Amino acid sequence: MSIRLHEIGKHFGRTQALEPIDLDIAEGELVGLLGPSGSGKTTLLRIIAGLETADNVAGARILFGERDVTHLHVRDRRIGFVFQHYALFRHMTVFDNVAFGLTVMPRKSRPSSGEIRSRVHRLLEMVKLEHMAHRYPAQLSGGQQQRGSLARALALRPDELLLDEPFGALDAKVRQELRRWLRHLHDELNFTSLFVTHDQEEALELSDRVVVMSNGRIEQIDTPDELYRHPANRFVFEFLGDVNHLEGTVRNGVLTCGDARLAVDLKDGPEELLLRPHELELAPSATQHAHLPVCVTAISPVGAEVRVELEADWLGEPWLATVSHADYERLHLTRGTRLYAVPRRWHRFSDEASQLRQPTAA
Ligand SMILES: Nc1ncnc2c1ncn2[C@@H]1O[C@H](COP(=O)(O)OP(=O)(O)OP(=O)(O)O)[C@@H](O)[C@H]1O
Repeated sequence: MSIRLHEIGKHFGRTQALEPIDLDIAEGELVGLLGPSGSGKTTLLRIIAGLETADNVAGARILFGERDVTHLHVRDRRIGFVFQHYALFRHMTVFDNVAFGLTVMPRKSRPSSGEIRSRVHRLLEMVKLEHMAHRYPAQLSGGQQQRGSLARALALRPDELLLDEPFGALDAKVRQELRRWLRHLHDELNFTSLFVTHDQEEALELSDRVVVMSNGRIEQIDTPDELYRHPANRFVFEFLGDVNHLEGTVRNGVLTCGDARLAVDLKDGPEELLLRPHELELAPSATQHAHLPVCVTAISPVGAEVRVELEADWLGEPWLATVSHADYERLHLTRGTRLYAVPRRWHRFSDEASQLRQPTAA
């Protein structure tokens, strides 16, 4: 079922938590709500769930498919949700937790106890907890508890699944596993899912589309690829990954900052350029267009790439470069190595318009 929001806003007293927003989520889509703390993600999710009411303005509408649910109680919206505050009931076994929603259904729509049992077993199989059906939540790991919460949410066969920081409290490796598992489950069962996260990597890896929010506003809605390649503004660019800043003054096509120089095809005046860590090369000497002397202050060789922290007198904050293991060895990088940063490209945001530039020769 699709989810459509029209003019949904929210005030808490005088605080505007959400500016009126429109949002269309297609049937079967997996959409991530991404933004810093306080940007309004949870408020939006709670309004869709029916746990919070939107500002009562004439045009405010929430539609699930063709069904107008704007004024429906949470119970009647028929959605599944996994919220941190709705963890598994501690005094019930995993089986009873998953069965709970079915056992409290009104008698005329409630499945028979045999049907409930087989449905719960199927769900537990799906979330790989079939051998733990008789355990209590306290006897499960955090990841197993989250899978149990998901099974409970899915028991009522919702068309929409809402998840608020579903993997928030788990360690990095378990998060990774659960992410992949949720993606597969979503594709297999084909419900429409909306999840809240403040973790960029999680949003980009898991979502068909990501809604980037800040200050109660939607900054951009796009596929992960489009967001990364074509950020709508500086906020989105900075929020989606590590960024190095180069501030200086341009004169005659050269940006100068202390003893650093970079050839740029920009007008004279003050400028700030933004550079991603993987867009920086490290070289033993300066080039014709870039003279950016730096000193290595920290190295982290864990993972597919080597993260190198760089400092210089002309830098207000350290830079981060990511280089291949081959380059790391070729350049004999250690703390204290002095060398040059050579940007492959840089970005610049002016008048809220996105610009991507390749460096120019001087
Ligand atoms: N019940 C409430 N009463 C008053 N203000 C609230 C209430 N709930 C949220 N807010 C405010 O609304 C704004 C948005 O909060 P919300 O919880 O939606 O943000 P969030 O993006 O989910 O943040 P986080 O990632 O920290 O959970 C914040 O400024 C918050 O302080």
